[in-house]
Amino acid sequence: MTERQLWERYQKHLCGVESVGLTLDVSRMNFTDDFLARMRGPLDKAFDAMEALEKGAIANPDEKRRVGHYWLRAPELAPEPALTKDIQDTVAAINAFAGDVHSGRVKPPGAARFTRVLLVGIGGSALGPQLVADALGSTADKMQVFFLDNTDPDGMDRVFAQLGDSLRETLAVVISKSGGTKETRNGMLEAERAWKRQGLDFGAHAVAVTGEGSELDRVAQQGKWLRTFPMWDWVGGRTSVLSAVGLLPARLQGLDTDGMLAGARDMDVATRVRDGVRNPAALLALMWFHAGGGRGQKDMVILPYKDRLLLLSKYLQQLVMESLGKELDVSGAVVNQGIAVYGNKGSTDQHAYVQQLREGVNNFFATFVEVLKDREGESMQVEPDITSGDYLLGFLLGTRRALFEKGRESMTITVPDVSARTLGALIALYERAVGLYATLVNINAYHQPGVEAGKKAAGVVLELQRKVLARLRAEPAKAQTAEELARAVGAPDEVETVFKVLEHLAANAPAGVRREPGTSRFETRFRAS
Ligand SMILES: O=P(O)(O)OC[C@H]1O[C@](O)(CO)[C@@H](O)[C@@H]1O
Repeated sequence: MTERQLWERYQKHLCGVESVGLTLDVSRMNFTDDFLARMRGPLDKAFDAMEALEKGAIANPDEKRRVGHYWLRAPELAPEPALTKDIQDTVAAINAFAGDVHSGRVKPPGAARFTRVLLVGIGGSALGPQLVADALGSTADKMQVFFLDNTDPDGMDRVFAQLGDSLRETLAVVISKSGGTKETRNGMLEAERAWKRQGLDFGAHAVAVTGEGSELDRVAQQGKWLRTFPMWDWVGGRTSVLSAVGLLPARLQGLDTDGMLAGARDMDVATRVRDGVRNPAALLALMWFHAGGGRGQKDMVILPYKDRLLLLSKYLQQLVMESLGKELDVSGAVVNQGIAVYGNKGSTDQHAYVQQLREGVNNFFATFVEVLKDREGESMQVEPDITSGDYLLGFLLGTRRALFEKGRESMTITVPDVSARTLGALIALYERAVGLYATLVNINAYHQPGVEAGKKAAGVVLELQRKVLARLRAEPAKAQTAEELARAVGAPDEVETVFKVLEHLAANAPAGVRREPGTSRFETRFRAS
């Protein structure tokens, strides 16, 4: 295609959402008009399913749950007045609580006010808040937010080191919808110990965001925590950033949570339009279907040319892959669906993997995110009439062209800035696109059975560890190999896991396990020390 022909294609297919100033350019995706025509029927079905979902249908059949994240920014759409009230009351409670924290009306026992937040959560209970905090944060924020989002002791120590002796003015926000996620439970216990070590009462410095009656809810009640905020079963973890999960930490940080809700609300209006080319979420879903043949045959590379959107790909990895990466479709057929997501930011990534994108295996489609506003205030000229921001755009367009010349497809989302409204709109755009695409490929986007398998397997490993430790302590003078110990605990076939557990225990002195070299690595003997 000539540049002139591409300009025509660009104009023909550019999809815009005036209310948030967003456009979606799919001109570098090599779909045909015939494809759009062929998809009209399946897309209508997706629109029907989405309308039923928003009206309160059981759209998550495997867990027999409604799917209500759209109601979070349009409470009047909730199917019952009580839900509308719950949503509105929770937003009001969040805003009031954050105001009380900022004013010092809610304060820690040992300081004039809370100045920091330590968020403890994982997956959707951390990724959304992390994206929001990073994208919208600035030195002007009312509170600094830190995250424990993994059960990595060293990772926690790094955060505690950053917090230092400011725990007395730090508010812990523990987030877990289920209230039982072990990584979050571990982070909470480690945080509690850190506060106790400084002679501080953890409960007087803690709030919870969790499901009513959950284990975490019980812990918060028993520990007389400051507050709990609700998570409802009709909001999935990966679509919870506009519930208390994301709104509470963002409001405490001092961010424009109303703007996020408004941007999402406006995008939702645009993505209800039953038109595959004028509805940006429908167009995205169609492009994903086209690129990967409805089978996820091409990876989704997320390339925002904006530092503030660095975490967008991490956020979308969960939203897209935990929603679409499913073994079975809704009929029970094995489909092994999904779309892999990766990327960081441009132009940085041009110096990392864009080489492969241009010349290597053509197993992807790129999504550029272009932000028109370069910065607050003036830019210097790095060359006559050229600024750093001009270079950023130049590299985006240059990379887009370099890929297209080699038959590599891309889309470009253009937004005016990285504001709360824009971020809310982007989040809503992808939530809707995932939901529409899921119907196109006939899967339930709203459960995550595969994660349970990993959690169960982890439980087996820890149970083995308990048995092995008991055995070693029962015979402290005896040094035994992994084989011997696996047999002794009645799990001879689990010898590899026993070996891995022993290696880890021996590497961490406090566990009280010592290794004695054997004739080979696998003949190493272990004993209680
Ligand atoms: O908020 P919870 O219940 O601790 O779950 C954390 C995350 O774990 C998952 O349940 C599984 O990965 C996610 O869907 C969720 O966001």
